[in-house]
Amino acid sequence: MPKQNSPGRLVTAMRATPPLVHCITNYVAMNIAANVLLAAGASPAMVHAEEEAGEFAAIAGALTINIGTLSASWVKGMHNAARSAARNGKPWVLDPVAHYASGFRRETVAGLIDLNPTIIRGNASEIIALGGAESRGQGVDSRDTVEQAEETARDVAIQYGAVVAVTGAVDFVTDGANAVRIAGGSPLMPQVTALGCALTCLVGAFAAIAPEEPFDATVAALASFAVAGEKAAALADGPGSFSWRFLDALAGLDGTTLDAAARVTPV
Ligand SMILES: Nc1ncnc2c1ncn2[C@@H]1O[C@H](COP(=O)(O)OP(=O)(O)OP(=O)(O)O)[C@@H](O)[C@H]1O
Ligand SMILES: Cc1ncsc1CCO
Ligand SMILES: [Mg+2]
Repeated sequence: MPKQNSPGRLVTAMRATPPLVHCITNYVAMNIAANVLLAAGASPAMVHAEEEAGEFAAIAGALTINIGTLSASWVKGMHNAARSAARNGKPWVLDPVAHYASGFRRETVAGLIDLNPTIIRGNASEIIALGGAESRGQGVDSRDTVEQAEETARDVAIQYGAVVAVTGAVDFVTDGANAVRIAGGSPLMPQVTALGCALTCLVGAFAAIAPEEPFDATVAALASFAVAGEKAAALADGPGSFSWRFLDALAGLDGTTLDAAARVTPV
């Protein structure tokens, strides 16, 4: 029997009942994110138009919003979708890509945070900047360590009543009261564009499986990436072969394997 809070039980549940995940993500990420969800056993749908995003969020198991490639019309779609998710009791995940890089991004993230994301997932520079401090992020790439972002992550979790996940060499997840670190993955992961964006969509898939357990859902997604990333890196020659090996490793992951291989440590 898996432990009550084992990440593997959520992997098993996802493969038994594939959730529909509404992803508003960027042009760079759409393909890899959809393939990541299919590999994990979920049904992705990339739907951003303001005319339909609200309606679609109501029928999905969870919503994810990523501000990577923004426009005014997309922001309206994001607001319609987040409001609809809240109205319909669906969890939603925010990925504040490079929100420190322009006024448009800063305003957009401020507006979305007011709509109460269930989970916020970002790299270290993005989470440090969410706390109001100066980050060293360069465009969409982090230039800070996860360790430097941990205290801010706790503050942000408490301030916004959300689970906060900071990703990097060793990931950190907190809801303000509890926290874990997740080891694994590979330095090849930030060499493949939009893997973080794809992870945000996978967090949404697990949140659809366990809407009452956003902390455990987030840990299950990050642990899946850590274990699949480590496995793919063992045979990869570089970012190109890592990318397809990673999809294969994710597709081959089952609950038992994840529970045996995941390195999740309470902090
Ligand atoms: N140095 C590293 N070693 C191991 N795993 C890593 C490393 N850097 C990132 N990862 C893993 O890569 C995945 C994506 O996290 P990352 O922090 O790179 O996201 P991101 O910066 O938002 O990416 P992107 O914006 O390109 O989508 C996570 O699973 C994370 O654990
Ligand atoms: C490269 C890039 N530019 C905008 S979004 C994105 C994907 C990684 O965040
Ligand atoms: Mg990112």
